[in-house]
Amino acid sequence: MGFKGELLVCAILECETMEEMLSSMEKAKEEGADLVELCINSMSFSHISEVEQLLKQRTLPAIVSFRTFCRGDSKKTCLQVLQLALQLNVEFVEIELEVASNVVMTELMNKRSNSKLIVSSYIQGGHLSKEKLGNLVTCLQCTGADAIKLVVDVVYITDVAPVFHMLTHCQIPLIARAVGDRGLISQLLGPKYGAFLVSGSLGGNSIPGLPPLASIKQVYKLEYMDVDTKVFGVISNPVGHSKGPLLHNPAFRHTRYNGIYVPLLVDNVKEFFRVYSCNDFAGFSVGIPHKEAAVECCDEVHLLAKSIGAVNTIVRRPTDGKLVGYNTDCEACISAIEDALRERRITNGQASHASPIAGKLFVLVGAGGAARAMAFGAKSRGARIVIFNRNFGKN
Ligand SMILES: O=C1C[C@@](O)(C(=O)O)C[C@@H](O)[C@@H]1O
Repeated sequence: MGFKGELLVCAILECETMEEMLSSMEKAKEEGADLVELCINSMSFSHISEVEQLLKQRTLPAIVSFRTFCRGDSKKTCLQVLQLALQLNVEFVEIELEVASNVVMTELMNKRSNSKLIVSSYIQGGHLSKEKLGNLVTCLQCTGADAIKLVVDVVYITDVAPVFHMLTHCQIPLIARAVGDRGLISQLLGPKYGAFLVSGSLGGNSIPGLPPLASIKQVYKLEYMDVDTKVFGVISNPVGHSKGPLLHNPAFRHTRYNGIYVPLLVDNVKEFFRVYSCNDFAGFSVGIPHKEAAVECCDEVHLLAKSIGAVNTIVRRPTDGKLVGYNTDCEACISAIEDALRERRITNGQASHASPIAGKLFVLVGAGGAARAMAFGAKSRGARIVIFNRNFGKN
């Protein structure tokens, strides 16, 4: 198992017992993982022989990792585990940068046979500049590792951009992961920037920032992604509820369009568009609570959206990169209500071409961007409108 060719999908396994590790490995296999990361630091074992048994019984290629900060007994046990993994020729052995400089480990690294060595660094604390990350990557590369790994704790989705930059520019294979919900795109878009491996979580075992294995394989089909893949997504907060990825990704494939549609957990829309400004970020749906703020981010706004004061769709015009905002909520919602009323023959006694909403009392619960679109549409059809909202100010 190497670094070239097909994208590798890795299931991260953090289990307490050997039995759980082995059964999770089987599940990972069923869900389509190519390999597993066995986080040995998550296990409680009384003797190293238990780890030996696990490694010998593995049914998928593995990365053996042991994070020292997680455990008090750490450094000594860590060295024991990693030495063992190297002796047993486990496919990949991951060593933290601080441990890699340990004399014993350096000797072992030099004597390694079939295992590939990954030297890793875990970085806490949000925004990291390209320069800082670049220096760290240089340190990691200097260890003589076969591959390096960066796990970065991000605060905002915009903090993932330097990670993409590293993926593009790193000279040896790089595994990169941004931790937390706002880091999810590091895995979903990683292959566009050259990632050879993406990580996922097992079904029913969600880890923030990791896509479920099943969605990597069935929804996003990351194995088809390349440098030309256009990025689309739903900008929202929260975003996990959106059905957008389930709808758009199959449609892209059906029409043989090289695109991906991802959830974008955004805190500040303006900042998002400032950072992800290249033409490859081609189009966006806009959800709660950003529909009104997003108007200000557009270079041009369609007349209807301007009148409503909210956009739910933004297209980046390929010819000049300008952002053009639209509102499809208004017509979509109003015409769906009209269709339903007509189907049930609920009319207002007027001519059949008149809207069945005309003259009716239209009750809106909420006064956000989507509600604005519906109020506008209902009013334009001649309805009377009542708005219920938590505060009066927005009505
Ligand atoms: O309101 C919605 C739903 C949505 O935000 C979503 O969550 O997928 C996408 C928007 O375009 C649409 O207007």
